[in-house]
Amino acid sequence: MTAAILTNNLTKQYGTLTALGNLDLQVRQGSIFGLLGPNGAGKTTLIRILTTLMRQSSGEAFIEGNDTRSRGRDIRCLIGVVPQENSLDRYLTARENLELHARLHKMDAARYRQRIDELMELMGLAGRQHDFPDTFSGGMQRRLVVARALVHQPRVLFLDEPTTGLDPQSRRSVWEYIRSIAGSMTIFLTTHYLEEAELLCDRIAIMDHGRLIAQGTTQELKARLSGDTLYEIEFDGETERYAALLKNMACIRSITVKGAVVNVGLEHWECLSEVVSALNGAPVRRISLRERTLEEVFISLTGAGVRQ
Ligand SMILES: Nc1ncnc2c1ncn2[C@@H]1O[C@H](COP(=O)(O)OP(=O)(O)OP(=O)(O)O)[C@@H](O)[C@H]1O
Repeated sequence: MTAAILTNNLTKQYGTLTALGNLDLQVRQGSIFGLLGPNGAGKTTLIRILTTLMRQSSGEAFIEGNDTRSRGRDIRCLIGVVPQENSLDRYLTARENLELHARLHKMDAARYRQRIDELMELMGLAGRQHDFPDTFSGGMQRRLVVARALVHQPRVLFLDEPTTGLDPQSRRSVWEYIRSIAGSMTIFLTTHYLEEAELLCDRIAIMDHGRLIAQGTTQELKARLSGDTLYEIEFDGETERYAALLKNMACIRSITVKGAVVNVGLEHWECLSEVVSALNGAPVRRISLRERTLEEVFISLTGAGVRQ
């Protein structure tokens, strides 16, 4: 099957700055792919090349098998783009914004009218379709931009930081709508929000300084961290004494103590039975598995935090 997005050795130089360096990427059709990276990692540069707004310095990129250098027109019919800025026409109503987009894509009126009705319904905007975008909340404007990008039924949808600047509630509603359209097309999104990537994406790539430093499913990325199996043990007293005992065990890779809670990183989950035996008779209130967060993976791979 042709990949929805494929890049080989994709490189972009701005003068002496390498914004993208030999990037190899493959995105499966019908999947939701998330590209994560700190500010300046090269995410927007990559989207601009993939959406034919900019040329690479070297290497190749294909959208559904079409070369970005020679098949720009075909690619622009195949894709929908939600840029970082909303870019709505404030002098047109919500519906007129979508109609203008449909006409630019040369859709016939009967087809686009029905399509716009469906999208307005899907994005929860049907009751406000004759209002101007300036009267909408940030979340509604964002949903309108997503609806506009979907009018011509693209096969690949690019979302550049779809929820940046939105309050938590609007962010959740945008996520819901993204999830409701998933499956019928390929979605490529960039984000600073680890939670967003974790919640929406089938696969995630982490990028820094123009290079991919890891990619896989959320679970695969989490498993890349050493000392993968983390347990939280809460004591009802004598915490220090038992922490010292655990510290000397060979199967324990890491140990941190915070109040009555001891976090232990095990060589392997099977070591848990050894730990339980060692704690025989100890005042243990609870032992629970603590999953690594994607944020910990991100920080360990990039050495940086992310703007939340
Ligand atoms: N037109 C340009 N001319 C020169 N340098 C540029 C240009 N556009 C981007 N850069 C630089 O290229 C690097 C990658 O920028 P890019 O905007 O692609 O990153 P990003 O990951 O999208 O960042 P953000 O999350 O802040 O949007 C940065 O160092 C940036 O300063």
